[in-house]
Amino acid sequence: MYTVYQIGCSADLTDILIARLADAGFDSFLEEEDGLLAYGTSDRHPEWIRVLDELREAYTFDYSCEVLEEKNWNEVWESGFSPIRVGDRLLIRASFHPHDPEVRHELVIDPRMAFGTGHHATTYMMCELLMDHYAAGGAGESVLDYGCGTGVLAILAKRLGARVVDAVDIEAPAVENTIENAKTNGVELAEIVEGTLDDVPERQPYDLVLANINRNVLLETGAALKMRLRSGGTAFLSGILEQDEDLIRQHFTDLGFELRRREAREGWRAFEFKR
Ligand SMILES: C[S@@+](CC[C@H](N)C(=O)[O-])C[C@H]1O[C@@H](n2cnc3c(N)ncnc32)[C@H](O)[C@@H]1O
Repeated sequence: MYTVYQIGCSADLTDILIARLADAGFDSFLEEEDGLLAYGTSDRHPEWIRVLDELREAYTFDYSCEVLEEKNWNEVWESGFSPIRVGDRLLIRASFHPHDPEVRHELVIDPRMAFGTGHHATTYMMCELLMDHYAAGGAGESVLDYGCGTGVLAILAKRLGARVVDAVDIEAPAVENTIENAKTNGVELAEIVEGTLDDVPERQPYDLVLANINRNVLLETGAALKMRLRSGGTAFLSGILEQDEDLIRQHFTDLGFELRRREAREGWRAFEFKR
């Protein structure tokens, strides 16, 4: 069972609230004209209320909630999910959308309860960075998708030429969904791990780490992420709000990373760092 929290807020608040509520563990979001819907499992309802009430001390919004049968979930996302083009090279669509023969890369992602369809600015920028990286002949034999959600980035990396791709997510529904989406797209991921970075089996350091997570996880695990990346390897980071940009940039620079590229979209940021 899920509880859906209908949040009425101004458009400039939605990204901030999504970031803060995602940090707190809410499962998914749908943006609406006059605010957003936030979904959290009903067994944590008192916690969600506490989080929302704390946020209301800092931001102006109102909310109401209703319990949603888990079986209704698919109807919710199917009604809100249209195919998305990332530049002119990539189309991300669900299995119930028609195939587009015109586009160079097509991914089929049925997101269920996981994050990552390309609609969100962070996923969009990560896809662009990935495509540019491989198009420019960047090293990307071995890849880790850290915070894989639907697995969209792991699947895209594999499609673009990566040989070994591992994926990890702390949420069980994301891991299940990554397995499902990899199968749908006919790609084989090496390890799909439920847990944190510490749970990813040690192997040769990766050429490329993709981390579209959030500010706190990036700050807490930046040093560990560095250990998983080979010297000269590339890290793409996102899940970073515009107001956290300097903090993240400074943190990774202090860890010895070199900033190579910065992307901005709809109040969100993505970075390419070289180790
Ligand atoms: C913003 S979504 C990104 C999903 C997908 N990679 C994309 O680019 O659209 C972040 C994902 O990170 C996961 N996550 C959050 N904290 C994590 C942690 N400490 N370790 C692993 N995964 C984590 C969340 O469950 C969520 O699926």
